[in-house]
Amino acid sequence: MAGNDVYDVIVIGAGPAGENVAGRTAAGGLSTAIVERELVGGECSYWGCIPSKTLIRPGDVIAAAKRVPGADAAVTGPIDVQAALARRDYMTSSWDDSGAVPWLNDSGIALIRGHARLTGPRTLDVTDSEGNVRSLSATKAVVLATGTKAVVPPIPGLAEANPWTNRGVTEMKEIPQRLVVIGGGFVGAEMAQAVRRLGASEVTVLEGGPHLLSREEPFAGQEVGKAFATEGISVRTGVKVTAVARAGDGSVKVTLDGGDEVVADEILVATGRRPATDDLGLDQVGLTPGQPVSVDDQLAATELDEKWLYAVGDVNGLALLTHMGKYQARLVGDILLGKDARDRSSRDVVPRVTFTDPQVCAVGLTEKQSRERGLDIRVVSTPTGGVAGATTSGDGIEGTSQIIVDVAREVIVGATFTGPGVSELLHSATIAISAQVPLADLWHAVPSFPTLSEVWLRLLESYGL
Ligand SMILES: Cc1cc2nc3c(=O)[nH]c(=O)nc-3n(C[C@H](O)[C@H](O)[C@H](O)COP(=O)(O)OP(=O)(O)OC[C@H]3O[C@@H](n4cnc5c(N)ncnc54)[C@H](O)[C@@H]3O)c2cc1C
Ligand SMILES: NC(=O)c1ccc[n+]([C@@H]2O[C@H](COP(=O)([O-])OP(=O)(O)OC[C@H]3O[C@@H](n4cnc5c(N)ncnc54)[C@H](O)[C@@H]3O)[C@@H](O)[C@H]2O)c1
Repeated sequence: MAGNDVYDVIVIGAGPAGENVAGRTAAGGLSTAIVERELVGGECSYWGCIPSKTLIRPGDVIAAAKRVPGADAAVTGPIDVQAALARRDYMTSSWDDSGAVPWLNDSGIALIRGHARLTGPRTLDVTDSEGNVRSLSATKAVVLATGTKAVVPPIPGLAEANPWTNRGVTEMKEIPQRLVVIGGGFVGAEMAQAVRRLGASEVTVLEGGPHLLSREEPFAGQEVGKAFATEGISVRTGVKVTAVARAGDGSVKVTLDGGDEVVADEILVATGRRPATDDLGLDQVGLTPGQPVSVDDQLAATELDEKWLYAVGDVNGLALLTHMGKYQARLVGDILLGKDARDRSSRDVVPRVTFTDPQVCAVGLTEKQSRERGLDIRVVSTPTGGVAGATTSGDGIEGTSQIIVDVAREVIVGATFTGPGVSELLHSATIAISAQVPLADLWHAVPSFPTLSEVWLRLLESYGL
């Protein structure tokens, strides 16, 4: 029987993943506590998805209007930056989580504020901001949902230059005139364009790999790079940053291998994430601190013999996206309520949207990943701008729609759509891949005219249907 400090389920981390586990187990009748050391809502709500998408939106709307003859004439001035930042403040509740707490109370979930560390199987200590320690134990399970932190690579002078990570850029109070971004992945690409469109005069992205968005199809990063060039964002690929220094006047100088220098007012480091497991007591239960917690298809820690420790969301390193963490959370909730649920999507059917303009939306395997698995594939593509739905949306809509077909089974294993406003197309591909819908059946799913979804028709025709 659960007493005050004994619960059926204890969740560590109240980001989107943790909240969803707790919501499901509490709704199913298990006594549930959630431990949070910062803000209920996690990185996504305050320094990730929500503020970044809010900061991207004004520039996106203006760009969309400028593509439409007639509407473009109504765009007569710059973005009201203060209003855009105020909207960001509203969307993050000015980094105050008091609006998020009532839901926990109403759901019967105990919120325990403080930093949690495992002390042994099913037990943990929580240290609050005043140093008080409270010991808790779980009868059924502990679920880790502690997320990730930004990586700051060991480049000489970088840490001392007090760079922005995702936190600094999403919290910015004014737009820097000159921004240099290290890393051209999801965060770097999205925020470089947002800052440029909000009024920065010089934005430079320094990417170590051969193109932007290295996790996606090469054409996607190349198309975003081309669009960036036309709107005055400088992208340098294949570069190595050797030193960073902040001068007395506040400016930052970045030195590249070969001697080139970039000078800016702010520097954003967007070179990936590391799991928040370094100070979580993993060593107390036989796991390695600082590493992602490896999990099986029921999200249970693979290195433990007994199933009592689960890991959902970014912390398990499978798919660093809010919707995937929430999916895993629902599965764990069901498993703890006695159902035989299994994760079918976190490895091979992960939908992802980069909210640049053009957007890059992808699900499943890339061509390279498919070939590495030895699949016999056909890659079929069509211009996103080639359908009537694109033309009626505006002028100059470009991009690529691509599917990867497993020839033996005639099902799709990967899809990528690039172009302005294509994000809502993605779920159709997610359904096709997740449900393994044969192409012959997809042929009978008729896309409406004139919508962008007609790229599906072109793709299937190109395949030979
Ligand atoms: C700039 C940016 C933009 C993004 N945009 C998108 C997007 O558009 N779409 C998308 O799907 N994903 C996006 N992401 C990724 C998304 O933010 C993460 O996938 C998501 O936040 C992961 O959720 P989580 O619950 O696993 O972890 P988090 O959101 O990181 O939450 C973990 C929580 O655990 C708490 N915690 C950690 N350790 C402890 C401890 N020891 N004790 C107590 N509490 C602890 C933390 O304080 C935190 O509140 C973005 C990320 C960034 C950085
Ligand atoms: N729209 C979205 O859904 C969204 C948006 C932002 C972040 N996220 C999530 O957050 C995660 C982290 O994003 P991220 O952009 O930090 O990581 P990322 O892994 O997407 O990109 C990091 C980039 O930095 C480059 N890089 C690494 N070290 C470098 C160095 N020293 N110099 C130059 N380049 C270097 C890498 O080659 C890579 O292209 C993503 O994997 C994604 O899951 C999602």
